[in-house]
Amino acid sequence: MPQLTLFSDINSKSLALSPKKPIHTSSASPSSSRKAAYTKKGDEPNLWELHHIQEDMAAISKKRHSKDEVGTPSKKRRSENDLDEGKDEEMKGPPDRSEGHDPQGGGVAGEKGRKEKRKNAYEIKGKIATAEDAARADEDPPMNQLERLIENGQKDVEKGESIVYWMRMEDLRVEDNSALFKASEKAHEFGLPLIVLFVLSPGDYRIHDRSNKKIDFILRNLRVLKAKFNELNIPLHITSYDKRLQIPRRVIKEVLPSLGAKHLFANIEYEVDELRRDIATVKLGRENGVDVRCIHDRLVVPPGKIKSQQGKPMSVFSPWQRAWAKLLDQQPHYLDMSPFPKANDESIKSNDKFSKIFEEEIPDHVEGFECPESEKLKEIWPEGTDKAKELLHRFLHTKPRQAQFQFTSPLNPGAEESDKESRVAQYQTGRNLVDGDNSSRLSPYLAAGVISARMVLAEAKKLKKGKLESGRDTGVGMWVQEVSWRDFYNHVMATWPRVSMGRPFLEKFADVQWETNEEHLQAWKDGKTGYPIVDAAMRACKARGWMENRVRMVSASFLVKSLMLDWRLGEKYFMESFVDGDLAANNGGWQWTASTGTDPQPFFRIFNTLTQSEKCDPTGAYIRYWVPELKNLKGKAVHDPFHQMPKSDFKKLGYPEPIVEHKKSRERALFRYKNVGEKEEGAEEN
Ligand SMILES: Cc1cc2nc3c(=O)[nH]c(=O)nc-3n(C[C@H](O)[C@H](O)[C@H](O)COP(=O)(O)OP(=O)(O)OC[C@H]3O[C@@H](n4cnc5c(N)ncnc54)[C@H](O)[C@@H]3O)c2cc1C
Repeated sequence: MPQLTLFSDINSKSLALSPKKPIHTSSASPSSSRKAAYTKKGDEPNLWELHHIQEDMAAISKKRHSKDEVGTPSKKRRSENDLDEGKDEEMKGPPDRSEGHDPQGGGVAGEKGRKEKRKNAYEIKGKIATAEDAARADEDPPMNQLERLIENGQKDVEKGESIVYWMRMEDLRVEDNSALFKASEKAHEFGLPLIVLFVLSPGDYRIHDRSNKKIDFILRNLRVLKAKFNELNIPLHITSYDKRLQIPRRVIKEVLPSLGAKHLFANIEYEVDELRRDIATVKLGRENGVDVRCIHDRLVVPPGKIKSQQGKPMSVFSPWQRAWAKLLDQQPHYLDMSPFPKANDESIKSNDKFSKIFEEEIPDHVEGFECPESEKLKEIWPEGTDKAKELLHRFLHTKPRQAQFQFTSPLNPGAEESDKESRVAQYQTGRNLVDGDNSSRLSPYLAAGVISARMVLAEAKKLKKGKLESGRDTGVGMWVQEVSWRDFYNHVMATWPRVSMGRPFLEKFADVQWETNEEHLQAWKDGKTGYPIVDAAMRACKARGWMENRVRMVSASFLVKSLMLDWRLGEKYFMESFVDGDLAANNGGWQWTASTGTDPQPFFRIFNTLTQSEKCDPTGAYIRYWVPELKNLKGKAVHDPFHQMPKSDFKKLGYPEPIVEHKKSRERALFRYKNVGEKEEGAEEN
């Protein structure tokens, strides 16, 4: 199969991808690198520099045009877009994460001068916005800006020659896909062909820490989609732009003209950068006579719909979840699914302009994201909506089995049908056990939109005679509640964009003093901490790109509260590793663990790693599988070999001693959270 670099736009020149650039370090302060980002030609600024630029551009633009942000295209808005033109000029040249990523070096990061001494903060440098920028984004979230912008749509747009649906990496399905259906309706109304566009962007994947496993999963799903669309005579056009900031311009000014399209439909993604991309796309569309429709689809209830009685956004899960369930009860239309898109007329396959798109192939890999384990991963994460539906069926209608570790297919034969004793029926207890096959394993599919949350809830409803149960009393209710966490964290991200800007939700914890022990960070990543449950989870993560929820919490808590390492290092590593990497859920999970998020639970409730281990892996099967050094141990020793075995026997295992002591590290965490900005007496300065 061809490599990605062979792909080009119809009627436009081929756009080769550049490989990952060599990595450098820099000790520039955020403000100096920010200035550099304005002036440096040839480098793409890193994530937060971009936010600064975009926000500063917006501020400049606001000053110039204090009103009429959204009105009909005018000279004013044209000049706003002129700024975009200038910005793109700045972005020419290969991408460079030089200040953002150096796995070996001693790059520095910091919100304030003294933090520049941190050693391992190199990994997240450039990803932490200033408190001021985060506050500014929270004041008028990009989600609200986009909604204001698209309120009235674009009038008097030419019909064009085709209608385009821009598929994103979060909506990889044909069924129940709002933007796809609306695009199909428009195509039918106008008697035009529908084209599906997918834009690959390695530059975007690098900046957003996408894992090679996730990109591989996306490509595998695109292959299935290509075949499905072909059956509907709908061509799937894949194109690739390394420079993510140029994507709106390329789509509006190059791809759409090459397809003769004046109407573009897309589902909204709620991350800050993606919302800003869509804002730019809508604005450019208006400048260029293109009607861009951005549609809520990803969640069951779109962000912002659920408010407190005082009309304020809610940040605590339990009351929010009750309101979510009530809303669905009262307004079940939120659960309605979009109809299947209509097929194009067969004549498209002989149309000069569009027929060749059918011949395009999906690339094997994206450069820089090669995935040597692809074949094995295919076993555990089979691609396509049909497979996701089978997984869902298994979860809802078959009994739990012994854990399906590593590369065993979750769909292999042998699952016994039973509604009464199904995995979902036993989910209340099962969800916390990692030594069995208990949860749905649907997260990669939900994260990439291979199946929609509405589709899974529709099946859950069938189990309860059409009623959506949601609450802690039954397995199904509990599971529906878990699915609602997905909505919740997206709602949090869209309402308080600070969380996707590297800032804590609770700003008061911004200055908690972190350790900078690089060996500890590496030991955690490698699964060599001497805490078997953490090591098992981290090794599973490396192999499968996935962990059960309980061990995500345990290993995350260990990094933050036991090793006292910055939660953002863990957040980044999980994103780089997971096949289901999802900013909202991942950030939500990390901030929950770090006590910096929306959770009202106080910081002093700290997981005891060993107790957690005994509870979530009572048989020890999980640890014995993933930590083969311990495969012959029984009883408590498998959870805590160092303390439960004679020292001489322990030494023979070839397994590391615990790298921290629980009691001491707990005290350290309590001190640092209680006294933000300070370190306990005798602690080393960073
Ligand atoms: C530190 C940390 C990081 C996480 N990172 C991610 C991530 O990158 N991507 C991701 O999809 N989930 C993430 N989660 C949430 C959760 O762990 C996974 O969704 C779940 O383990 C996936 O397994 P499953 O599909 O079998 O889930 P099930 O238990 O079967 O739940 C069904 C679905 O509900 C959703 N869901 C369940 N729990 C949560 C939750 N706490 N937050 C948001 N959605 C939830 C998921 O879409 C999941 O597939 C993270 C949790 C923590 C604590």
